[in-house]
Amino acid sequence: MNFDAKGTLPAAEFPFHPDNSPSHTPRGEFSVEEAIGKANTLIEAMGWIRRFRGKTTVIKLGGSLLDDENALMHILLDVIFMESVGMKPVIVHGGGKAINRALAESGIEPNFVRGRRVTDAPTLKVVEKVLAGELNVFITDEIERLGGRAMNLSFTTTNVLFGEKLPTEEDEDLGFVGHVTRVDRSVIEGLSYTDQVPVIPSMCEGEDGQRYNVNADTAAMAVAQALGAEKLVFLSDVNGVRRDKDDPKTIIDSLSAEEARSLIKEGVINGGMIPKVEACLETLDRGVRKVHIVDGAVRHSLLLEIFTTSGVGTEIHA
Ligand SMILES: Nc1ncnc2c1ncn2[C@@H]1O[C@H](COP(=O)(O)OP(=O)(O)O)[C@@H](O)[C@H]1O
Ligand SMILES: CC(=O)N[C@@H](CCC(=O)OP(=O)(O)O)C(=O)O
Repeated sequence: MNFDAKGTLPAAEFPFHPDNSPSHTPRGEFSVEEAIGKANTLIEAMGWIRRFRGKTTVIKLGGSLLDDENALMHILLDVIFMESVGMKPVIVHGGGKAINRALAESGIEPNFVRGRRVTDAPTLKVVEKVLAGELNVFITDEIERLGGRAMNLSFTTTNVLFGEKLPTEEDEDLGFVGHVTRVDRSVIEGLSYTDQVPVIPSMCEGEDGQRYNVNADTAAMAVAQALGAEKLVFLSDVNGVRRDKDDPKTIIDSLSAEEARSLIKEGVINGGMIPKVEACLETLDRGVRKVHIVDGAVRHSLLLEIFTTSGVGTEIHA
């Protein structure tokens, strides 16, 4: 693969054909040491691959990341790699920033309460167009363009998330904001027989057909719980939970559930980080083994998360 200085992969290049691999160079034109180094890396990865082969990892793609084409491409290459070696990646995505832009075009002011968007009927229309329509198809097409296989699971194809209006305090009405109460496991799991990565937008449908806007972190949590996932990884635009949200150096590597709760109370964790951390806490309560918040803009952060002992970003534990 020929990445340029910015790490961009030319679109015309099909990455997984062996002819495009540097190791395909005729004998005498490549360094044997370099090739041995690469073979060693593959052998090192074998233990990790065996450990996670056949196991599900739910990957939540945040809207900030979806805005960064280059970072997204590298993440999707990692996802394709995972699927190729027998792991079962499942993508759940948000798209908060794209929704904000689309709302601005329609002259609608975004309004959030503790990290969740207040969603009236016109807002819901825009949310559905952006999440279940444009972004869901875009991510699926990108995976296919990069040589992988994927299936978009939304209202226009097969919806797999069912739910109801999110219960809130009496004085607080978020409108058409929902939470997931049932996940159609069989459709998601069935895709692994055709080597397709499921791509799921953060919306759900009620029993009466009403559609709801679901915070993507909580949607990913519901999917991870329903599938009994080994791992849930939140890919965001920050390197993890920070003591000072504007200073990357203050990242907290490991956070207990109790500490996380008090950081929310103190206001150290705020905005979009609240639903993320709340989703982590609830996920741990329901038996998913590991939850990580990771910077999706760091090249291969997803693979680093899986193939290193300490992982990257912030790990939240019980
Ligand atoms: N303590 C904190 N550490 C890191 N980020 C924080 C913290 N508190 C609030 N944030 C904010 O949370 C944001 C991530 O949430 P969000 O914007 O919803 O991301 P995504 O679109 O990936 O879900 C960060 O960009 C940051 O501004
Ligand atoms: C209810 C609610 O807040 N829904 C979110 C859904 C998208 C999302 O969560 O996107 P990110 O992952 O980019 O934050 C919203 O409307 O923005």
